[in-house]
Amino acid sequence: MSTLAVVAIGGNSLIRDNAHESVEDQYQAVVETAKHIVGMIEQGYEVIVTHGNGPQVGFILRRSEIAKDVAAMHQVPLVSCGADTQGAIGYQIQQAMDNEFKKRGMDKTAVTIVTQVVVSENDPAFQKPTKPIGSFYTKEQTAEIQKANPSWVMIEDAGRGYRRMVASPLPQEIVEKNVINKLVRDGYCVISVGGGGIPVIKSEDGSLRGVDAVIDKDFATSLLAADIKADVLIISTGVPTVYLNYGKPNEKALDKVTLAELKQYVAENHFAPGSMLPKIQAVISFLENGGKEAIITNPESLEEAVAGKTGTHIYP
Ligand SMILES: Nc1ncnc2c1ncn2[C@@H]1O[C@H](COP(=O)(O)OP(=O)(O)O)[C@@H](O)[C@H]1O
Ligand SMILES: NC(=O)OP(=O)(O)O
Repeated sequence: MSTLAVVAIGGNSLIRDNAHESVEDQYQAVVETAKHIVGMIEQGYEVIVTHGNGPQVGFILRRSEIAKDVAAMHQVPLVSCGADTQGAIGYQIQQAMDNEFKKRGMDKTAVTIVTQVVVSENDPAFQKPTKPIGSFYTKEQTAEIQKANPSWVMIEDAGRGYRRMVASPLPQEIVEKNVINKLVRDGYCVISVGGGGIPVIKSEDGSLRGVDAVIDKDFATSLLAADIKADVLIISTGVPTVYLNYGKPNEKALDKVTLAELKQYVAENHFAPGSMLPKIQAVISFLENGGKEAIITNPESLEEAVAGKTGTHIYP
Protein backbone atom coordinates (compact mmCIF):
# COMPACT_ATOMS: atom_id res chain seq x y z
CA MET A 1 0.00 0.00 0.00
CA SER A 2 1.08 3.59 -0.56
CA THR A 3 2.07 5.85 2.32
CA LEU A 4 -0.81 6.32 4.76
CA ALA A 5 -1.19 9.88 6.06
CA VAL A 6 -3.69 11.21 8.57
CA VAL A 7 -4.21 14.93 7.90
CA ALA A 8 -5.86 17.09 10.58
CA ILE A 9 -7.40 20.37 9.36
CA GLY A 10 -7.73 23.11 11.99
CA GLY A 11 -11.17 24.59 12.66
CA ASN A 12 -9.60 28.06 12.78
CA SER A 13 -7.76 27.48 9.49
CA LEU A 14 -11.20 27.24 7.79
CA ILE A 15 -11.98 30.78 9.00
CA ARG A 16 -9.39 33.24 7.70
CA ASP A 17 -10.61 36.17 9.84
CA ASN A 18 -13.74 37.71 11.43
CA ALA A 19 -14.97 38.76 7.99
CA HIS A 20 -14.91 35.16 6.68
CA GLU A 21 -17.05 33.20 9.11
CA SER A 22 -20.00 32.45 6.78
CA VAL A 23 -20.69 28.90 5.61
CA GLU A 24 -19.89 29.99 2.03
CA ASP A 25 -16.53 31.46 3.07
CA GLN A 26 -15.67 28.29 4.98
CA TYR A 27 -16.55 26.22 1.91
CA GLN A 28 -14.09 28.28 -0.15
CA ALA A 29 -11.39 27.55 2.47
CA VAL A 30 -12.32 23.85 2.33
CA VAL A 31 -12.08 23.87 -1.50
CA GLU A 32 -8.60 25.41 -1.31
CA THR A 33 -7.48 22.87 1.33
CA ALA A 34 -8.99 19.97 -0.64
CA LYS A 35 -6.89 20.91 -3.73
CA HIS A 36 -3.71 20.47 -1.69
CA ILE A 37 -4.83 17.20 -0.08
CA VAL A 38 -5.74 15.80 -3.51
CA GLY A 39 -2.30 16.97 -4.67
CA MET A 40 -0.81 14.76 -1.94
CA ILE A 41 -2.96 11.82 -3.04
CA GLU A 42 -1.69 12.33 -6.60
CA GLN A 43 1.84 12.04 -5.19
CA GLY A 44 0.96 8.54 -3.90
CA TYR A 45 -0.53 9.05 -0.44
CA GLU A 46 -3.66 7.39 0.94
CA VAL A 47 -5.30 9.96 3.20
CA ILE A 48 -7.62 10.11 6.19
CA VAL A 49 -8.82 13.69 6.77
CA THR A 50 -9.84 14.82 10.26
CA HIS A 51 -10.97 18.31 11.14
CA GLY A 52 -11.51 20.71 14.04
CA ASN A 53 -14.76 22.43 14.94
CA GLY A 54 -13.88 24.94 17.69
CA PRO A 55 -15.35 28.04 16.00
CA GLN A 56 -18.22 26.17 14.33
CA VAL A 57 -19.47 24.23 17.39
CA GLY A 58 -19.50 27.53 19.32
CA PHE A 59 -21.55 29.26 16.60
CA ILE A 60 -24.15 26.44 16.59
CA LEU A 61 -24.41 26.42 20.39
CA ARG A 62 -24.84 30.23 20.50
CA ARG A 63 -27.54 30.17 17.79
CA SER A 64 -29.40 27.54 19.77
CA GLU A 65 -29.16 29.57 23.00
CA ILE A 66 -30.48 32.69 21.24
CA ALA A 67 -33.31 30.70 19.59
CA LYS A 68 -34.25 29.36 23.03
CA ASP A 69 -34.48 32.89 24.43
CA VAL A 70 -36.28 34.59 21.52
CA ALA A 71 -38.43 31.77 20.10
CA ALA A 72 -38.85 29.36 23.05
CA MET A 73 -37.15 26.60 21.08
CA HIS A 74 -35.45 23.64 22.78
CA GLN A 75 -31.75 24.18 23.30
CA VAL A 76 -29.42 21.86 21.37
CA PRO A 77 -27.03 20.04 23.76
CA LEU A 78 -23.32 20.69 23.16
CA VAL A 79 -22.75 17.03 22.21
CA SER A 80 -25.36 17.35 19.43
CA CYS A 81 -23.80 20.63 18.26
CA GLY A 82 -20.54 18.66 17.86
CA ALA A 83 -22.34 15.92 15.92
CA ASP A 84 -23.89 18.64 13.71
CA THR A 85 -20.40 19.94 12.85
CA GLN A 86 -19.26 16.46 11.77
CA GLY A 87 -22.11 16.39 9.25
CA ALA A 88 -21.80 19.98 8.04
CA ILE A 89 -17.99 20.17 7.76
CA GLY A 90 -17.71 16.53 6.64
CA TYR A 91 -20.22 17.26 3.87
CA GLN A 92 -18.18 20.24 2.68
CA ILE A 93 -14.87 18.33 2.70
CA GLN A 94 -16.44 15.27 1.02
CA GLN A 95 -18.00 17.37 -1.76
CA ALA A 96 -14.84 19.45 -2.31
CA MET A 97 -12.62 16.34 -2.42
CA ASP A 98 -14.93 14.51 -4.87
CA ASN A 99 -15.17 17.59 -7.13
CA GLU A 100 -11.36 17.85 -7.16
CA PHE A 101 -10.95 14.09 -7.90
CA LYS A 102 -13.33 14.46 -10.88
CA LYS A 103 -11.56 17.59 -12.16
CA ARG A 104 -8.25 15.69 -12.18
CA GLY A 105 -9.77 12.51 -13.69
CA MET A 106 -8.92 10.46 -10.58
CA ASP A 107 -10.88 7.28 -9.75
CA LYS A 108 -11.28 8.07 -6.05
CA THR A 109 -14.18 8.67 -3.65
CA ALA A 110 -14.38 10.53 -0.34
CA VAL A 111 -16.61 9.24 2.44
CA THR A 112 -17.45 10.76 5.83
CA ILE A 113 -17.78 8.58 8.93
CA VAL A 114 -19.74 9.81 11.94
CA THR A 115 -17.15 9.11 14.64
CA GLN A 116 -17.71 8.62 18.37
CA VAL A 117 -14.80 8.83 20.77
CA VAL A 118 -14.86 7.33 24.27
CA VAL A 119 -13.87 9.61 27.15
CA SER A 120 -13.82 9.00 30.92
CA GLU A 121 -16.69 10.26 33.03
CA ASN A 122 -14.09 10.99 35.72
CA ASP A 123 -11.81 13.04 33.48
CA PRO A 124 -10.81 16.13 35.52
CA ALA A 125 -11.43 18.20 32.37
CA PHE A 126 -15.16 18.13 33.21
CA GLN A 127 -14.37 20.34 36.23
CA LYS A 128 -12.00 22.71 34.37
CA PRO A 129 -13.03 23.94 30.88
CA THR A 130 -10.03 24.47 28.58
CA LYS A 131 -11.35 24.16 25.00
CA PRO A 132 -11.98 27.51 23.26
CA ILE A 133 -15.10 27.57 21.07
CA GLY A 134 -16.97 30.13 18.96
CA SER A 135 -16.03 33.74 18.28
CA PHE A 136 -13.14 35.82 19.60
CA TYR A 137 -14.12 38.78 21.78
CA THR A 138 -12.32 41.93 22.98
CA LYS A 139 -11.80 42.53 26.70
CA GLU A 140 -14.66 45.07 26.71
CA GLN A 141 -17.06 42.70 24.92
CA THR A 142 -16.06 39.93 27.34
CA ALA A 143 -16.97 42.05 30.37
CA GLU A 144 -20.47 42.65 28.88
CA ILE A 145 -20.92 38.97 27.98
CA GLN A 146 -19.88 37.81 31.45
CA LYS A 147 -22.51 40.11 33.00
CA ALA A 148 -25.23 38.55 30.84
CA ASN A 149 -23.88 34.97 31.18
CA PRO A 150 -22.18 34.59 34.57
CA SER A 151 -21.77 30.82 34.17
CA TRP A 152 -19.59 31.11 31.05
CA VAL A 153 -15.87 30.49 31.50
CA MET A 154 -14.04 32.98 29.25
CA ILE A 155 -10.28 32.95 28.84
CA GLU A 156 -7.79 34.71 26.61
CA ASP A 157 -6.91 32.41 23.67
CA ALA A 158 -3.23 32.56 22.71
CA GLY A 159 -3.10 36.36 22.28
CA ARG A 160 -5.99 36.39 19.77
CA GLY A 161 -8.85 37.57 22.01
CA TYR A 162 -11.18 36.10 24.63
CA ARG A 163 -13.24 32.98 23.98
CA ARG A 164 -15.76 30.81 25.73
CA MET A 165 -14.29 27.58 27.16
CA VAL A 166 -15.89 24.15 27.47
CA ALA A 167 -14.74 20.83 28.91
CA SER A 168 -12.28 18.90 26.76
CA PRO A 169 -11.71 15.36 28.10
CA LEU A 170 -8.91 13.21 26.69
CA PRO A 171 -9.84 10.74 23.95
CA GLN A 172 -9.48 7.10 25.05
CA GLU A 173 -10.85 5.04 22.15
CA ILE A 174 -12.02 5.77 18.60
CA VAL A 175 -15.19 3.68 18.36
CA GLU A 176 -15.25 3.45 14.53
CA LYS A 177 -11.46 2.95 14.07
CA ASN A 178 -11.77 -0.47 12.40
CA VAL A 179 -14.17 0.70 9.70
CA ILE A 180 -12.07 3.85 9.12
CA ASN A 181 -8.96 1.66 8.73
CA LYS A 182 -10.74 -0.76 6.37
CA LEU A 183 -12.14 1.99 4.15
CA VAL A 184 -8.81 3.82 3.73
CA ARG A 185 -6.99 0.54 3.02
CA ASP A 186 -9.69 -0.22 0.41
CA GLY A 187 -8.71 3.03 -1.34
CA TYR A 188 -11.35 5.48 -0.08
CA CYS A 189 -10.40 8.95 1.16
CA VAL A 190 -11.97 8.87 4.62
CA ILE A 191 -13.13 11.95 6.54
CA SER A 192 -13.49 11.08 10.23
CA VAL A 193 -12.94 12.13 13.87
CA GLY A 194 -14.56 15.49 13.01
CA GLY A 195 -14.28 17.98 15.87
CA GLY A 196 -12.20 15.42 17.77
CA GLY A 197 -15.10 12.97 17.62
CA ILE A 198 -18.47 12.96 19.38
CA PRO A 199 -17.63 12.46 23.10
CA VAL A 200 -19.28 9.36 24.55
CA ILE A 201 -19.11 7.51 27.88
CA LYS A 202 -18.92 3.71 27.74
CA SER A 203 -20.95 1.79 30.35
CA GLU A 204 -19.81 -1.52 31.82
CA ASP A 205 -22.14 -3.39 29.40
CA GLY A 206 -20.42 -1.59 26.48
CA SER A 207 -23.33 0.74 25.67
CA LEU A 208 -22.51 4.33 24.75
CA ARG A 209 -24.08 7.67 25.66
CA GLY A 210 -23.12 11.15 24.55
CA VAL A 211 -21.67 13.71 26.95
CA ASP A 212 -21.41 17.52 26.62
CA ALA A 213 -17.79 18.37 25.77
CA VAL A 214 -15.49 19.10 22.81
CA ILE A 215 -12.51 16.79 22.37
CA ASP A 216 -9.25 18.24 21.06
CA LYS A 217 -9.08 17.09 17.44
CA ASP A 218 -5.28 16.92 17.44
CA PHE A 219 -5.30 14.49 20.40
CA ALA A 220 -8.05 12.36 18.82
CA THR A 221 -6.29 12.44 15.43
CA SER A 222 -3.02 11.34 17.04
CA LEU A 223 -4.80 8.42 18.76
CA LEU A 224 -6.40 7.32 15.46
CA ALA A 225 -3.09 7.64 13.57
CA ALA A 226 -1.26 5.51 16.18
CA ASP A 227 -4.10 2.92 16.37
CA ILE A 228 -4.17 2.29 12.62
CA LYS A 229 -0.36 2.54 12.31
CA ALA A 230 -0.39 5.48 9.90
CA ASP A 231 3.01 6.34 8.37
CA VAL A 232 2.69 10.07 8.95
CA LEU A 233 0.57 12.43 11.04
CA ILE A 234 0.11 15.81 9.38
CA ILE A 235 -1.35 18.77 11.27
CA SER A 236 -2.55 21.48 8.89
CA THR A 237 -3.03 24.81 10.65
CA GLY A 238 -2.54 28.56 10.23
CA VAL A 239 1.28 28.64 9.97
CA PRO A 240 3.73 27.11 7.42
CA THR A 241 6.04 25.92 10.22
CA VAL A 242 6.33 25.86 13.98
CA TYR A 243 8.55 28.60 15.43
CA LEU A 244 10.75 29.10 18.45
CA ASN A 245 10.11 32.52 20.07
CA TYR A 246 6.91 32.79 18.01
CA GLY A 247 5.91 36.41 17.25
CA LYS A 248 9.11 37.85 18.75
CA PRO A 249 11.95 39.62 16.87
CA ASN A 250 14.17 36.51 17.33
CA GLU A 251 11.49 34.12 15.92
CA LYS A 252 13.06 31.03 14.31
CA ALA A 253 11.32 28.51 12.03
CA LEU A 254 11.84 24.82 12.84
CA ASP A 255 12.37 22.51 9.84
CA LYS A 256 13.64 19.16 11.20
CA VAL A 257 13.34 18.33 14.91
CA THR A 258 13.76 15.19 17.00
CA LEU A 259 11.31 14.12 19.68
CA ALA A 260 13.89 14.89 22.40
CA GLU A 261 14.49 18.40 21.02
CA LEU A 262 10.75 19.04 20.81
CA LYS A 263 10.29 18.05 24.47
CA GLN A 264 13.08 20.46 25.39
CA TYR A 265 11.30 23.31 23.52
CA VAL A 266 8.05 22.46 25.36
CA ALA A 267 9.90 22.75 28.67
CA GLU A 268 11.17 26.16 27.51
CA ASN A 269 7.52 27.31 26.91
CA HIS A 270 7.86 27.96 23.16
CA PHE A 271 4.30 26.77 22.38
CA ALA A 272 1.14 28.60 23.42
CA PRO A 273 -1.38 26.55 25.46
CA GLY A 274 -4.73 26.31 23.66
CA SER A 275 -3.19 26.71 20.19
CA MET A 276 0.24 25.23 19.28
CA LEU A 277 0.91 23.29 22.52
CA PRO A 278 -1.88 20.68 22.02
CA LYS A 279 -0.58 20.03 18.49
CA ILE A 280 2.93 19.47 19.81
CA GLN A 281 1.58 17.17 22.57
CA ALA A 282 -0.40 15.24 19.93
CA VAL A 283 2.77 14.82 17.83
CA ILE A 284 4.75 13.62 20.88
CA SER A 285 2.05 11.06 21.69
CA PHE A 286 1.97 9.76 18.07
CA LEU A 287 5.77 9.35 17.91
CA GLU A 288 5.89 7.72 21.36
CA ASN A 289 3.26 5.24 20.20
CA GLY A 290 5.14 4.00 17.15
CA GLY A 291 4.67 6.85 14.64
CA LYS A 292 7.63 7.46 12.30
CA GLU A 293 7.09 11.09 11.27
CA ALA A 294 4.83 14.05 11.99
CA ILE A 295 4.56 17.28 10.00
CA ILE A 296 3.05 20.63 11.02
CA THR A 297 2.33 23.09 8.21
CA ASN A 298 -0.49 25.13 6.61
CA PRO A 299 -2.96 23.91 3.93
CA GLU A 300 -1.23 25.63 0.97
CA SER A 301 2.13 24.04 1.88
CA LEU A 302 0.91 20.42 2.16
CA GLU A 303 2.33 19.14 -1.14
CA GLU A 304 5.69 20.89 -0.64
CA ALA A 305 5.80 19.71 2.98
CA VAL A 306 5.38 16.02 2.12
CA ALA A 307 8.10 16.50 -0.50
CA GLY A 308 10.35 17.73 2.37
CA LYS A 309 10.60 21.31 1.07
CA THR A 310 8.78 23.12 3.91
CA GLY A 311 6.85 22.52 7.13
CA THR A 312 8.17 21.37 10.49
CA HIS A 313 9.13 17.66 10.38
CA ILE A 314 9.40 15.78 13.66
CA TYR A 315 11.06 12.34 13.95
CA PRO A 316 11.45 9.88 16.86
N1 LIG B 1 5.42 28.42 18.58
C1 LIG B 1 4.47 28.61 17.66
N2 LIG B 1 4.73 28.41 16.35
C2 LIG B 1 3.78 28.60 15.42
N3 LIG B 1 2.50 28.99 15.70
C3 LIG B 1 2.17 29.20 16.99
C4 LIG B 1 3.13 29.03 18.03
N4 LIG B 1 2.53 29.31 19.21
C5 LIG B 1 1.26 29.64 18.92
N5 LIG B 1 1.02 29.59 17.58
C6 LIG B 1 -0.30 29.89 16.98
O1 LIG B 1 -1.04 28.68 16.97
C7 LIG B 1 -1.93 28.71 15.84
C8 LIG B 1 -2.50 27.30 15.60
O2 LIG B 1 -3.46 27.03 16.60
P1 LIG B 1 -5.04 27.14 16.30
O3 LIG B 1 -5.35 28.29 15.40
O4 LIG B 1 -5.72 27.08 17.62
O5 LIG B 1 -5.22 25.77 15.53
P2 LIG B 1 -6.29 25.17 14.50
O6 LIG B 1 -5.76 25.48 13.12
O7 LIG B 1 -6.24 23.71 14.80
O8 LIG B 1 -7.63 25.78 14.79
C9 LIG B 1 -1.04 29.26 14.76
O9 LIG B 1 -1.78 29.74 13.66
C10 LIG B 1 -0.30 30.39 15.53
O10 LIG B 1 -1.08 31.57 15.49
N1 LIG C 1 -12.25 20.13 18.29
C1 LIG C 1 -11.14 20.88 18.03
O1 LIG C 1 -10.05 20.60 18.49
O2 LIG C 1 -11.35 21.96 17.19
P1 LIG C 1 -10.29 23.07 16.74
O3 LIG C 1 -9.17 22.38 16.03
O4 LIG C 1 -11.07 23.95 15.81
O5 LIG C 1 -9.85 23.80 17.98
